[in-house]
Amino acid sequence: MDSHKEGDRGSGKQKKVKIVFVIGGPGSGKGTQCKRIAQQFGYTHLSVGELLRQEINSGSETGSMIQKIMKEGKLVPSDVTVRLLQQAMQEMDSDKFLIDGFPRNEENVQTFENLTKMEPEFVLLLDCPQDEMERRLLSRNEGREDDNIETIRKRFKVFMESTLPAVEYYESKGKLRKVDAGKSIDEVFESVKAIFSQGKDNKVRPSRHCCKCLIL
Ligand SMILES: Nc1ncnc2c1ncn2[C@@H]1O[C@H](COP(=O)(O)OP(=O)(O)OP(=O)(O)O)[C@@H](O)[C@H]1O
Ligand SMILES: Nc1ccn([C@@H]2O[C@H](COP(=O)(O)O)[C@@H](O)[C@H]2O)c(=O)n1
Ligand SMILES: [Mg+2]
Repeated sequence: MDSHKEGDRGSGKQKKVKIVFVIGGPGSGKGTQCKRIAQQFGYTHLSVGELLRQEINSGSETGSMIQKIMKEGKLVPSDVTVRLLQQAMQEMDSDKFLIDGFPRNEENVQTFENLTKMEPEFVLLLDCPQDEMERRLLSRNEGREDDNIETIRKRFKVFMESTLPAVEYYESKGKLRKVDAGKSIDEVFESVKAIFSQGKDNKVRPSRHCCKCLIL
C-alpha cells in the first residue's frame, strides 16, 4: 500500500490517503474520542486493539499468541500488528483513517513506515494523569481481560517505557497535537475539535515534559 488509493491507479486520478494516529495511555479515552471524531469529521475509525481482539476471537494460532501477550499488558510484534492494520485499511473504501492505539513503540512506527510507505498527517496525544486513567479502566466494565489492576499497572509501564519514545519522535517532527484528556468527555472533545478543524497549522511548541503521565 502506498499513500494513494489502489483503485485510483491507472485512472490518472490518484487520491491521497489521510492518516491520523491517536495515542495516549490506557484509559485516556482514545476509543471514546475516536468515535466522536469519526462521526463529526468523516474518518474511518480503526482501533488496533479491536483488530487484535478480533484475531483472538477468530481462534487462529496467531490469535492465541496475541491473547497471551495482551494478558501480560505487553506489545504484540509489529509485523503482526501492522499486517492486520494494513489488511483492514485495504478492505475499507476510505481515504481518511483514524488509527486508534497506534503506534505503541518505535518498532510500530518503523514497521508501519516500511510496509505501507505512509506517514500520518498528525498524531493526536490524549494526555491524562495516571490515577484518572486507572479509575476509568477499573470502572469500564466491558469485560476486557486486561482491565484488572495487575495488567493495568503493566500497561502503564509499557506506555511510559515504550510508547513515550514514539510520542517524542512525532514531537520532534512537529507532528504531535496534544490535548488535556483529564477533563470531561465533552471538554476533551472541544479541544480535539479545535485540532481537527485547524488541521496542519495547529502545531504544539516542544516542551521539556511532553506528557502529564510523565509526572507520576
Ligand atoms: N473524559 C472522560 N472522563 C471520564 N470517563 C471517560 C472519559 N473518556 C473516556 N471515559 C471512560 O473511560 C473508560 C476508558 O475509555 P476508553 O475506552 O475510550 O479509553 P482508551 O484510551 O481507548 O483505553 P484502552 O487503551 O484501554 O483501549 C470508558 O469507560 C469511557 O467511557
Ligand atoms: N499497537 C498496538 C495496540 C495494541 N496492542 C495490544 O493490545 C492491547 C489493547 O490495546 P488497546 O488499544 O485496546 O488498549 C494492548 O495492551 C497491547 O497488548 C499492541 O500490542 N500494539
Ligand atoms: Mg481503546
